[in-house]
Amino acid sequence: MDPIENQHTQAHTVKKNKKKKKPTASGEISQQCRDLLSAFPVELQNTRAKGRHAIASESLEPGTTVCREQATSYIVRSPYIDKQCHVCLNSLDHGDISHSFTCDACNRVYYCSEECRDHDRAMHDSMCSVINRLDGIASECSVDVDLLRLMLGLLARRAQDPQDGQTSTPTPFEYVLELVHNREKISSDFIQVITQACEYILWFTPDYIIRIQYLLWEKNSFTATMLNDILPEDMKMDVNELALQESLLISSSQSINSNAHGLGDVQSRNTDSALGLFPLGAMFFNHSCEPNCNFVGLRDGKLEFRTLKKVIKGDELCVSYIDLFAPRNERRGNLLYTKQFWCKCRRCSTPMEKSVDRFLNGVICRQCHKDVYVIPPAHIDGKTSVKDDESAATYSCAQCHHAAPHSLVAGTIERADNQYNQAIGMIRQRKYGRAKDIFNTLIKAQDNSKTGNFTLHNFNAILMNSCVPLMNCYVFEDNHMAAIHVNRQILSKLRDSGAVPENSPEIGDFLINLGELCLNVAKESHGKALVEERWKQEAETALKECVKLREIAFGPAHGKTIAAQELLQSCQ
Ligand SMILES: C[S@@+](CC[C@H](N)C(=O)[O-])C[C@H]1O[C@@H](n2cnc3c(N)ncnc32)[C@H](O)[C@@H]1O
Repeated sequence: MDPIENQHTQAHTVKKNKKKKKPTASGEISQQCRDLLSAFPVELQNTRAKGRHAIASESLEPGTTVCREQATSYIVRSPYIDKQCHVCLNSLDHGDISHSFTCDACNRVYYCSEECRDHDRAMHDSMCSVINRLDGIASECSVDVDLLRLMLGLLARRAQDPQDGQTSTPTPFEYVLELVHNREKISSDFIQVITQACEYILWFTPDYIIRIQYLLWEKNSFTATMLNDILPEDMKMDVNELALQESLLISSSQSINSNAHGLGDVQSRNTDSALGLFPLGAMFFNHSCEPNCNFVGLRDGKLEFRTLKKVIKGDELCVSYIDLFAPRNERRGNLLYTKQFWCKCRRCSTPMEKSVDRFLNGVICRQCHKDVYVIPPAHIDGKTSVKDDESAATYSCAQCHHAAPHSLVAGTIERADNQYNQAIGMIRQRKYGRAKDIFNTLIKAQDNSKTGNFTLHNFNAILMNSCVPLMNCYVFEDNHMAAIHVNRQILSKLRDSGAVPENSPEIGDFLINLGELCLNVAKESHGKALVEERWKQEAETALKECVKLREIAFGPAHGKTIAAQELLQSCQ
C-alpha cells in the first residue's frame, strides 16, 4: 500500500481517538472558553440563528475592550518579511535589515532584538528546515506561500501548546479545529493542491526526510509499516502522528481561509502586514454590516475587540470583516467569496426601500428628487449561486413610488461604472492628470439631478470610490487645496450616509489626512499669519476629533492614536 495512502487511513483512526480530548463538541461552548473570556464584559451564547456569539453582559461605553487574545500563530506577510520583527511586529529600523537579527540557517525570519529571537527559538527550530522550502512548495502546488507559512506555524504551535489554558499564552491549537470553516463550500481543486502541499511540507520536516529518503532508496516498495520493522528503534516513524499532522495541516488551511485576521501596522499604515489566527475572536464575534465593535491588531500578535459605540446589555457584539461603504450585493458577494457565507445581518436583511443600502447603488428619483429608485437585491440560490433579480421592468422610488425603466436606471449606473474603471485604468498607467479629469467629469455629471438626467445619489459607492483616488491624484500633484475639498466631501459621505458606524477607523483615517493637508496649506501661506492660523485651526479640529475617535477605536496607547496625538501637538 502507498505509504501516504496508509497514513490517510491511520489519520482517521487517530482523529477518532483524539476526539475525547477536544475541549468542545462542535457548536457547544466549553467552560475553558468561558474562563478565557471571563475577564471581559461578555456572555457567550450559542443559538440556532447565530451560532456561537458574544453578547454584552452589561451596558458598555464606546471604547470598552470586550476580548483580547494572543494569536495561536501569526506570520509577517511575505512582502513585509524583512520589514517587521516576526515576534513583536515592530518595524525593523526603517527597513534597514542590517540592524536586524535573523536565523543563520534559513534566513527567512527577522527579529528586532536578540530577546525576540530567543523568545521564538523553540518554535522556529521546529520549523526551520521547512521554512526555506515553502516558496518552492507554494509555486509547485500553486498555493499562497503565506497560507503555508501560517499552517506550518500552527503545526509548530501544536507541538508547543501548554496545557494550562492561561490567557497570557496563545490560544491553544485545538481551538483552531473548532472554527467554522465552511468546508463544503471549498472547491475540490483547492483541497487537492493543499493536500499535495501538506505532503511536501511533511517530507521536509526534520526526521521524516531521512525516512523518506530511505524509503525512496528502497525503490518505494516498502510500506511505512514494513520499513518500521527494519529501522533501528530510534529511527522508527510514528506513522499515526505523521498522518495526523497531515490531516491537521489540511484542516488548518481551511480554518485559515475562513478565519485568519490581518494585523495592521501598529503605527500608521493601513496595510495588513501580518496575518494570524485568533480562535476565540473568530468563534464568538460574528460579522455585521452595522458593527458595534472594531478589532485592533496589537504588538506581539494580539488582537483586541473594542466597542465603537454605546452597547446595551444583551446586544450582540459584532465586527465587520469588509468595506462597509459598498452596495449590499457587493458586500454579500465579497463575504461569500472570501469567507464563504451569505450575510444575514440586520442591515442586509432590512427591506431595501428602508435600508441605507438603497443609496449606495442609488439613482436619484427624477420626480421627487428626494429619494432613489429601489433596485431589488440579489438572492442566493443553493449555497453559492448568486442570482440578480432582473425580472422587474421598472424600479420605483422609495418615497414617491415614481417608476423608471430598469434599463435607464441600470444604464446610468453602468455608464458611471465604466467611467470609474476607465479612470482607474489611467491610474494604473500612471496617467494621473487624465484620471483626475475623468473622475471630475463623473462627479460633476451628478449635479444635474434637476435638469432631467438620471444621476447618481451623493452616497452612491461609485462616487465615493472615485473621490478617494481623485484626492490622491491631487495630493500627488501637490494641489493640497483641491485635495482638502475632496477629503471634506469623503468625510461628509462617511458621516452622513450611515453606511459606516460612528467612530469607524475609516473616518479617523480621513480626519488625520485632512489634518495633514491643512498643515501643509498652513506652511504654504507665505507669512500670511491669518491664513496660516485659519488652516492650523482646521487641522487642529480634525486632529482632535481623530485622537478622540482613535482612543475609542484603537485605545489610547495604540500607535495610531499616538501618531494622531503627535501631529496634533505639532500644530498647537
Ligand atoms: C468567524 S465565525 C463566527 C462565529 C460563528 N458564529 C461560530 O459559531 O463559530 C464566521 C461564521 O459565522 C457565520 N456568520 C458570521 N456572521 C454572519 C452573518 N452576518 N451572516 C451569516 N452568517 C454569519 C458564518 O457561518 C461564518 O462562516
